[in-house]
Amino acid sequence: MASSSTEMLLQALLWKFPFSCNIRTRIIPPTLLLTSPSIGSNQRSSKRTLNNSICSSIAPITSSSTISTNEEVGGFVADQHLTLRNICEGRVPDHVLRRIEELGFLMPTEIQRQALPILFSGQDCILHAQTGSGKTLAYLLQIFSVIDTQRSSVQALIVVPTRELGMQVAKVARILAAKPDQPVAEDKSCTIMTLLDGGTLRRQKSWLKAEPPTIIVATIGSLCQMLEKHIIKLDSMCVLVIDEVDFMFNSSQQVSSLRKLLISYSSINTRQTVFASASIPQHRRFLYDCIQQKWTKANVVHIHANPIHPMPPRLHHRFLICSRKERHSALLAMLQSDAPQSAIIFVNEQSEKSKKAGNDPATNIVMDALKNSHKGEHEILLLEEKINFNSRAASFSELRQGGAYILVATDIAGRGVDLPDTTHIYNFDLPKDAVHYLHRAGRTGRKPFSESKCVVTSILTSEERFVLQRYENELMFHCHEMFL
Ligand SMILES: Nc1ncnc2c1ncn2[C@@H]1O[C@H](COP(=O)(O)OP(=O)(O)OP(=O)(O)O)[C@@H](O)[C@H]1O
Repeated sequence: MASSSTEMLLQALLWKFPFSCNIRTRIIPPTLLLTSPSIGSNQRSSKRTLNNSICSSIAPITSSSTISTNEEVGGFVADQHLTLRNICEGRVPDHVLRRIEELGFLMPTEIQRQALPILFSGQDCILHAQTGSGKTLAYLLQIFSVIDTQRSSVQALIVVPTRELGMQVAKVARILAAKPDQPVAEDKSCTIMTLLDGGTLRRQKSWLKAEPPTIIVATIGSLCQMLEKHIIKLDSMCVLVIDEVDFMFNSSQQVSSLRKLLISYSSINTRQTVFASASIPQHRRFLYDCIQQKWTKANVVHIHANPIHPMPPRLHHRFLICSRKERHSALLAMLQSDAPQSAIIFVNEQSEKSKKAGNDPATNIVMDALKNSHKGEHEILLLEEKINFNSRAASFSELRQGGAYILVATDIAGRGVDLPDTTHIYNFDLPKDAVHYLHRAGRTGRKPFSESKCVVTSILTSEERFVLQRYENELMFHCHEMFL
């Protein structure tokens, strides 16, 4: 058992920290055994010690029921030494397991280790874990464990906030679904369709009418267009995933459609609902809402991996103080001395006031400065909301070609985008809150088992220092001052 003083210390930290303030959490044993439900339970409880993995569930009104992963769910629980194959065998088709092994994914990440047994049990889940911790693979493996490719119907739906994230998730799903050595006629393969904002959707309409895909990856706007016109039917949907769930609920444009999808277009009784994000502020409240609003079943499980480290610990955070006029030269000097493999420079969206004043957007100014004065070999690309979808897609696919890049981006690139070669993040403008800091910083450090250091640098004026300090307190990290 965890000593009560250690447990109290952890609870105190969790209480202080708004992203993980569930005081009804349970400590999970470091070693969970793969075993039948009837054996090993005493052994497990005797091994319960302090661990940074917390899983909680909340029941309506009383919040009295708590489930932790040491309780066997779906017939087994996961051991820390188990491979992904050990956890998934018999549930996920073998060709999918072979694909993940070919990609080099042998061991599960912490969230996968904790979540997969619960997902396989069919329970609704909230996957709450660090950026870059492999939440996508966790929910995709669950989808592959339940879909029946012989049936011609939409069986899984993944809703994402941006086109870029949708393209990325669909790409991973297609990689996993591919059956390279399978004769085409022998087995119907899994079909994956994207319904993303910015597409014409004409091609998808005819496809949907001819033969529904097995999995749809969609942004909520495009999806609802199809649902309202009755072009898609969700009667056979057995898994619904909402990725970046806090973002979706915070977006005034997306929230009402999202609520409709959760309540009117499908039912909690016929689907498994999975929410995912690295940030679920006030997650107790969110759990309560999930049950009260009937977005999930009452036994929804909140799986919170590494709650006391909301960001990957190998990120090195620093800040540079300079005047606003000096920011461009400071950025260029840093790029010169850091010589990043690849980098993302985050710039805030132009304010209405600045637009009215006729100023150039900061993204353009930074792009010009880089194009004129940066001496490295990097491809310099721009990703922001207001450029057209084709240019956005072009930037995004170029990033994935493999060469070194510097991406100048607004927060549109802050959510979910997975560019594992990014070694440096620069906040040219300070993010507007701690959640934005967390997601921007989380665009680096995305190789779960790598030890290499990644750097997040914020450029600020001396007056802004206290704002960054607030983020440090909220997210519990330390930022070092740097000098040029
Ligand atoms: N078991 C694994 N072993 C090694 N790498 C993995 C494993 N699972 C996932 N990855 C890789 O980790 C990276 C991050 O995964 P993913 O994009 O799912 O993170 P995430 O948790 O969704 O992050 P975010 O919260 O930022 O969206 C990806 O490049 C993915 O291929």
